[in-house]
Amino acid sequence: MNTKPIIALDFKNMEEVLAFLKPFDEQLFVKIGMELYLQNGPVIVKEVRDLGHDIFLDLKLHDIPNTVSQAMKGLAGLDIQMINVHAAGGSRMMAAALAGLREGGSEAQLIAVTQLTSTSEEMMNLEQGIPGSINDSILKYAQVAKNSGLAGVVCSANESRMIKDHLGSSFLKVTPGIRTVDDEVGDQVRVATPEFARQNGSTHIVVGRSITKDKNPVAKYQQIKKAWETEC
Ligand SMILES: O=C(O)c1cc(=O)[nH]c(=O)n1[C@@H]1O[C@H](COP(=O)(O)O)[C@@H](O)[C@H]1O
Repeated sequence: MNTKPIIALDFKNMEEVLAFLKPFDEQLFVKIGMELYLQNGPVIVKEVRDLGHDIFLDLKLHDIPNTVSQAMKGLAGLDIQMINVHAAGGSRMMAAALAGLREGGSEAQLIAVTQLTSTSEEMMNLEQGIPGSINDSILKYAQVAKNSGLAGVVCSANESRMIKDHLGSSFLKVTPGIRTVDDEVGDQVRVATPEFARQNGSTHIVVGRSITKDKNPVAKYQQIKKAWETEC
C-alpha cells in the first residue's frame, strides 16, 4: 500500500497541475478533488495517472444508493487507487457504492468521510442538529462504514487513535487538515502536524496548501514526508 503523503492537487486545470508537478522527480500519491475534476472531467484523471502517480479521487459522493452505485460503476473505469463517499449517506448507500465500484471492475479502496475537518463540534451540534461530542459522531460513522465493507474513513488526525482502538490498525484513517507549526490554518478546524498524525495512528495524510502554496513545494513536501515517516 502506498502510504506517501497524499498531495491535494487543488488546481484549476492541467497546466497548473503540470507546472506544480514538474520539479518533482519521484512517483507521488496525489488527490484529485472537485475543483480539478468538475472543471476538467475524467480526462484529467487519465492525464495525471499517465504521469505515473497514484490517485485518490475525492468526489465525496452523497446521494441515494442507486445513484451512487451507478456513478461508482462509471468511475470504476478510471485507473484510480482510492475514492470516497460521505458516511452520512448511510450504510445502504455505502454498500451500494462499493458494489457499483466492484461491478465496474475497480479494486480501488473505498473510504467514507466522517465529519469534515472544517467542522467543529459546535457547528455539528447547532447546524447538523447532532447532539453530543464530535468524536462520538465520527466513531459512529466509522463503525457504520466498516460494517458496510469500506476500507476506511476520512477524519482528522485527532481521531485516528480512537478509530484505531475501536476498529483496528488495518482500517484506513486518511487524515486531511495537516499543517506544520508555521502554516496558516485557513478554513480548517481540526488540524494536526504530520508527526502527530503518525503518532496518533493515521494511515495516510492529505496535504494541500501547506505544500502547494509554499514557495518551494518540493522542499516542503520532503520536510512533511520526513516528519511523517520518521515517526513510523
Ligand atoms: O476528503 C477529503 O479529502 C477531505 C475531507 C475533509 O474532511 N477535509 C479535507 O480538507 N479534505 C480535503 O483535503 C484537502 C485539504 O487541503 P488543505 O487544507 O489545503 O491541506 C482538500 O482538498 C479537501 O477537499
